[in-house]
Amino acid sequence: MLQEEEEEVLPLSPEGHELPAPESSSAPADAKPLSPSVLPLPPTASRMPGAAPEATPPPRSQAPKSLPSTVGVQDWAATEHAWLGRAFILVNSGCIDNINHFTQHPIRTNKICHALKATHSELVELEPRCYRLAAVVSDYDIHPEFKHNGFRSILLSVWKCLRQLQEALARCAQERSSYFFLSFDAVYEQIEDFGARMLSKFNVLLELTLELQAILPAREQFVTIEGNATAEHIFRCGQSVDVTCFYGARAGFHYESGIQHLMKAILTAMASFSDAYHSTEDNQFVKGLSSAWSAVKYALDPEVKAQRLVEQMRRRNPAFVKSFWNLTDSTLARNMSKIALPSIAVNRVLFIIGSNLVHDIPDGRLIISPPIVGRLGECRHRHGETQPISPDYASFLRRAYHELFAAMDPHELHQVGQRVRERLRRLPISPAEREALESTLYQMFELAKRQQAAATISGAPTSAQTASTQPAARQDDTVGELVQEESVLNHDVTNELDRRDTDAAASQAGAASDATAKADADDLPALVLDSRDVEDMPETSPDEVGDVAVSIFTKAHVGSRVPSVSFKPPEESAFQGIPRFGAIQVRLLCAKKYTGQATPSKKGAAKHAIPVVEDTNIAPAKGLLVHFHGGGFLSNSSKSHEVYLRNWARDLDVPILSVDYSLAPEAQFPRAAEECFYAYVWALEHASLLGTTADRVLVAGDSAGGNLAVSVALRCLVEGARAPDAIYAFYPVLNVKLALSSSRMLASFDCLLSQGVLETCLIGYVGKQDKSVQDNPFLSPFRATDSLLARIPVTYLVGLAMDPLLDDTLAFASRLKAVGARHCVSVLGDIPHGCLNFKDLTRQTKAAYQHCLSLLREGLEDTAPAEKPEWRTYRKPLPPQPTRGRTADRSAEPTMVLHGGGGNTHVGSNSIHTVAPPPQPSSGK
Ligand SMILES: CCCCCCCC/C=C\CCCCCCCC(=O)O[C@H]1CC[C@@]2(C)C(=CC[C@H]3[C@@H]4CC[C@H]([C@H](C)CCCC(C)C)[C@@]4(C)CC[C@@H]32)C1
Repeated sequence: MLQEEEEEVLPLSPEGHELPAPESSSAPADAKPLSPSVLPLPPTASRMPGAAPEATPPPRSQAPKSLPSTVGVQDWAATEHAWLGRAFILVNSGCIDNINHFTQHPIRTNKICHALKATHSELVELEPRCYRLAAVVSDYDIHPEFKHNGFRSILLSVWKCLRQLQEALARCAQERSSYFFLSFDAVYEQIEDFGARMLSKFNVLLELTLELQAILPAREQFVTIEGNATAEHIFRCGQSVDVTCFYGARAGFHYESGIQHLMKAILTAMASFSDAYHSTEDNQFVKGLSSAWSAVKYALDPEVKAQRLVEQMRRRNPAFVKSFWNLTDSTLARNMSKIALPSIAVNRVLFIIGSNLVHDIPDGRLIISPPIVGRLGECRHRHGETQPISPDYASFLRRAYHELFAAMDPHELHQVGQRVRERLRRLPISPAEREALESTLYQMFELAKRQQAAATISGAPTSAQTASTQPAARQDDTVGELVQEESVLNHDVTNELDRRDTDAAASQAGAASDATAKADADDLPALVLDSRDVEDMPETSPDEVGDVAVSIFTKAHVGSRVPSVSFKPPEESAFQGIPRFGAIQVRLLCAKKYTGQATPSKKGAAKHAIPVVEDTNIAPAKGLLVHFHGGGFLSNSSKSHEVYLRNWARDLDVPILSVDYSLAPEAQFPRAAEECFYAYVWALEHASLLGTTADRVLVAGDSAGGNLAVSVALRCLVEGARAPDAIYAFYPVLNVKLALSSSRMLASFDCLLSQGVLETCLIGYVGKQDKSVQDNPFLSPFRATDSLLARIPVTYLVGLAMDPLLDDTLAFASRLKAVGARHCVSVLGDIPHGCLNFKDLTRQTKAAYQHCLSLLREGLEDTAPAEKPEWRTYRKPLPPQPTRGRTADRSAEPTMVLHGGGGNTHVGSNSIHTVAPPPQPSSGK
């Protein structure tokens, strides 16, 4: 039984280790592999031509000394990659066969012959390079039975290219003798693209990859670029290689066919968006029209599109990347998603107003302060000058905040206000800081007052009142306030909170608080410096920086601001305001209305009134899922990720709280990480408002969100907060550093995460911060210390074989293994980064969704395998699919899941065993 299953667990090798029959029904009957011995050599093709195919930056090294200039089938047979060797033989013979034919039967144009010869010379160069790599790939597996690493993925990509080349060669062989060689142009283009052009780039990339392999110690994934001459060289070459051939008609060649169309569509959209973005046209309508026209133009001419894209990616412009990716948040996309996505009972944006959280832990209480908005150390005054912020500033602000919100009643608030003001007078700070603080305090004071008044009316306890029932917490207990927000599309949420403040004050505080308010305002004249209404304040306009800086309770989520497809470049970012506290935007998604959940106020109440707690018949859920969306830290939102969140809410039947953390580059690290942590603790403390008992709490995120999920868990360990019961990181980035890895080499032809885009995200999120920040475990969990990682809760990692970030997953899994932390890592094939966002589009992405879902279930129900030590490998069955008479595409089949054991046991390779997958409750599989 074990043996049988072991056989099932194949590494990510392509279909049957052979090039499959060409997909086209016109496949030649004689497209059988030819034996190398019967291959005639073309007259022009030497086995090792010296000429480089194109002027590309990296110098081509000589053939490896240890290798013969040709690689025979028997050489390949000794490696695990015999299938790649066979592909080379097949393509090589197809190439030679066609060359021979066209040499003997010249046709009116010899361009196809040129293409074939060029292809052949690329092939003979590429084969030994691949062979060299194939001989060492297994050194980089994180486990002998878990055959995944970036080097393997590169070889697989070569194979995918060869497969499509072979298809063209076979078609050519079949049709070349026909009088009407109708598909001549198509065949020629296919040979030219996959052969002459792509193989030549693969030659360059393989050469760079081999250089990388030479400096990468076995079993390691990363090499830091800085300070390593070879790595720097590889990196620079990677930047300058002309990769246009990967972004044109053949974009996404390494994915399954359904995904290829999608990638091409996204790239067309990106190219035309780029045109519109950089156009000087003012009229939005004309801009829209010209963009639609360029989309048509690019769809018809993929070559021009590719050039445009490569040029755009090289610019490394975070604002552009952000604007384009944020199209998913556009009104159009939102409306479309509203129609297409399943409906759920609760889908609501909430704001958590930052205040000190009191978090009960077994050893006592923990006070978690809200993240500070804006960068410490720098203050841009509204009159323009920039000056440093004194360290006293933040501590004063925190303390004042804490005191004001702990006040029990208007009288006490009044007294606290005076005390704070007195302290401020004595504080040795600059006039600009003083001015900002005074204004900030004024707003805090106003808010605290409204909170008290609103609580008096609604009967809900204020933070201070809550505290009064718990004397021990009296000092610090201020409950983060929850503000319900609209569900109206295209509602600008930026000023939601401010409006809510005004509305709530007007409608709820009413006359009862008016007198107090007046008295307080009179008593605190020094705090009233800038009481201008903040409602219509643009968030990132440079001119308004001063104003933005002093408005403490505007929404913290400053990133995603492209409410409609306006094609307008965002204003230059100027979010360098004076540190302040900000409200954190979150979205609550539930399939049901659980009892005790905070729901919108009753009909007729002010729109932004404080939500009420409702009784329904549905008992609170036991679990809670706190989610962080991806988007390269620059873009996207909980809304754009509803594509799968709504399904999760239904399929998992737990409330999901998705955090709309602040986005880069306006808010750089550590803002997002801090906000996520704060929102997580807030959710624990207010679980009942979310409709859950929070018996089991999971954190999950995809991509950049996966990074934040792990970061939150690590911060829990460091701060002593209750750690989540399980962590889920789907294709995460875990080493946010300018570092090379084998899978990052895939960025050269990745449609979504090209090298330029990865660098852009890095620049956007980390910016010019001190280098030491790169080793911060909250930024790069991969860099956390052993002792910290050893305490991490069970971690589920899902990587993608063709993803440039695959090594982030593998390297982290390998560290978890080394410290004996329980984890589960799986690698899915053939689908692009961000696959959860494309979950309904293809069979493979659906399967990926199902796989992630089953892992989440395992965590929620606590059915993770308990045996220790255990490395569990099994393959998840894919859902049945119709093959429509064609060879089933099995290339994505090998999905392996590896579970790592817990405790301090070091897991050795001899403890490997295979077991059947655990029974999955109604997962639909
Ligand atoms: C040799 C290379 C060396 C490189 C060294 C650099 C190393 C740098 C290391 C770390 C830096 C940080 C890396 C950050 C990683 C980011 C991970 C990360 O978060 O990735 C996400 C990025 C956004 C995105 C791609 C995604 C998922 C879904 C995608 C969206 C689906 C549809 C969306 C279209 C725009 C819709 C168009 C609709 C319109 C109406 C036509 C689309 C494509 C937007 C983008 C997202 C995954």
